[in-house]
Amino acid sequence: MRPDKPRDPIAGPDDGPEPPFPLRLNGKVIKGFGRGSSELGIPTANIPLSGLSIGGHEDVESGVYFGWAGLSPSKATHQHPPGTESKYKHMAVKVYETLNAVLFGTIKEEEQKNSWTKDLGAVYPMVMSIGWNPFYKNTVRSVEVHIMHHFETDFYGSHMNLDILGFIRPELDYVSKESLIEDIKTDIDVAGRSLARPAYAKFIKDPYLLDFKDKDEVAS
Ligand SMILES: Cc1cc2nc3c(=O)[nH]c(=O)nc-3n(C[C@H](O)[C@H](O)[C@H](O)COP(=O)(O)O)c2cc1C
Ligand SMILES: Nc1ncnc2c1ncn2[C@@H]1O[C@H](COP(=O)(O)OP(=O)(O)O)[C@@H](O)[C@H]1O
Ligand SMILES: [Mg+2]
Repeated sequence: MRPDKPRDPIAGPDDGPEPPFPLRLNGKVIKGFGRGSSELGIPTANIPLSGLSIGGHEDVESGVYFGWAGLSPSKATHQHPPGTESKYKHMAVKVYETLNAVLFGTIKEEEQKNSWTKDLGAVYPMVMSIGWNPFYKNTVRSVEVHIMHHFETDFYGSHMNLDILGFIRPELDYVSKESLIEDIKTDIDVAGRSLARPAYAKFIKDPYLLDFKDKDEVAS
């Protein structure tokens, strides 16, 4: 159960990710148990557990992590660029203000929009869970990514590349669904603040995130 004390507002050292981070992981978005959107109101894009073994990360600790997600062009390019029309707008605006300063300098808004979406896919802030979902007592371990952006459609079959930059907390059981939801919302806030720091924001430019070559699962 959740310890009865306030949560840390930010995760990881300010001067950047410490080993084993950044941790790279990728895979095709597959179906889960269908609970994320319908029961929790927080969709999670699930990828196969084999994503962990491909990266040699089978032993990665279960828990909640934050970082950046690159989504293959199939559906991602049809969406608004990050920071617009998002229900996380307050958080996204904060993240992207910092990113503008760090990455784009004086670049104009229109140029920036193109640089996000082009034919390349797009990169988004994310918070994710790796583990057994103790609240639901799953018998399989899952890897699930909540992208901090509002999408009009789902994107099953897209390929997702992840740069995991830090650990937020262990997975917990909860007394109610509401308390699980509340903690995930706090995770989203913690992830936004954590990623807005320059030493974490700069990973948005990691070419790995938009490298979908040889990913035969990429949806057309
Ligand atoms: C940021 C984040 C934190 C989570 N933390 C927990 C947790 O502490 N305990 C738990 O049982 N499930 C946790 N979950 C997993 C949810 O229970 C899971 O996303 C939900 O069951 C949806 O599963 P589905 O994709 O199979 O539909 C977390 C999910 C996210 C995105
Ligand atoms: N912001 C988002 N983050 C993650 N997935 C999203 C988001 N918006 C829409 N989706 C879609 O919703 C699906 C996840 O919903 P969810 O209810 O968790 O179902 P499942 O159990 O099949 O994973 C993802 O696979 C993706 O296609
Ligand atoms: Mg899911």
